[in-house]
Amino acid sequence: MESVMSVRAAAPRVSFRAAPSQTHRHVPKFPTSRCSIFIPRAPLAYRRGYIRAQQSESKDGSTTLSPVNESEGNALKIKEWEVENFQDEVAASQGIKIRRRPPTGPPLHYVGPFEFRIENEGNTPRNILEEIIWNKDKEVARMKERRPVYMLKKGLESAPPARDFVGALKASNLRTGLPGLIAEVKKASPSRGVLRENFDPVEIAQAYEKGGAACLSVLTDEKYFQCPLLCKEFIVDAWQIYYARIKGADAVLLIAAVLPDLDIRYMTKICKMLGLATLIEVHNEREMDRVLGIEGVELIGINNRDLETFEVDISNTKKLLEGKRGQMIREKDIIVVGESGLFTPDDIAYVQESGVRAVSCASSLT
Ligand SMILES: O=P(O)(O)OC[C@@H](O)[C@@H](O)c1c[nH]c2ccccc12
Repeated sequence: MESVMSVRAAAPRVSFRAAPSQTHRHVPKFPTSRCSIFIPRAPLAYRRGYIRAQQSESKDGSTTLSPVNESEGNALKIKEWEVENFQDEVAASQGIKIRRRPPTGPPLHYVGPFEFRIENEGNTPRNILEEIIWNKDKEVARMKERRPVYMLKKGLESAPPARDFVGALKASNLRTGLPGLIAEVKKASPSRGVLRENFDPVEIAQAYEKGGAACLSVLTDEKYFQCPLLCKEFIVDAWQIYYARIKGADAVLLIAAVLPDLDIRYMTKICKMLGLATLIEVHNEREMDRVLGIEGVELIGINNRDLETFEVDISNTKKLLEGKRGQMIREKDIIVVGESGLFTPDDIAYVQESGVRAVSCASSLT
């Protein structure tokens, strides 16, 4: 693997396979005054992987690389930086405040407009969600280097077949007249710390199942159970979707506060191809409207917890299901999942009256 990455000529091919989310996409031309050149994401993925491969190799000192000459390296870094600026602008135009990675500031030899050269502030995450996403970006980059997507694809055949996540929720809702329960196996949370000492995920999952959960959700992977399984992760890259599938997930979570529309569209397509359901999570009107504008959405989660501030307010579910939005959801037969902060039967009744047909609970079950 390392040696493959180090062969310069092979780099484009390697990273094309490693980063499908950033290759086969159509990126619309976006009007921007700050970025004069338009560079699609595919070359970025290639450059990222390529530059990273070189750096890690040289640290090991184990392999000799054909070095990129300095000016070529600088040009790549400058383009990469420009594309990152551009991507942040696209996201910001959709109301997304979360930046995918820390702003790096212009590279040393950058000779562009002055405002770019002084713009290197904000290198600390602005909130907990941003911090999580920045860490996730690094973690996924490391994992992708070890196991690029083409390797994961080989594992797809031996993965247990995907179960019908949406179907299980609908069936449970019909059978009981109550929202279908997605019971979440969660050891700890950033807001509440460790929820359960002596954490045995398998035992907990089996207890949830016996207790009548329609589906399970896990904040880790590698678990196989009877109920359809939601992989609750901070997904920033399609690589994670393949990984979740080969580990036995039947559904994945996509967070609208993190992912621009194009990513959601693209990742939803990959999920369909792999037989995975997508639970698309929103927490305000703007995100809900974006998601309602995306074709083929079956499952929307309304998070009552603002992931940027941790504030929980279950009236959020009601607010987002009122009026036209609720009507559209009913017309499209979208299943809405009420997420977070649901503790009492009254809480469940309240969100059910607001229109949810499923709920996701962790804290109240532990
Ligand atoms: O522990 P609670 O309040 O019952 O919440 C469960 C679940 O909704 C929450 O864990 C969650 C909702 N959206 C997320 C996104 C990522 C991680 C976790 C979550």
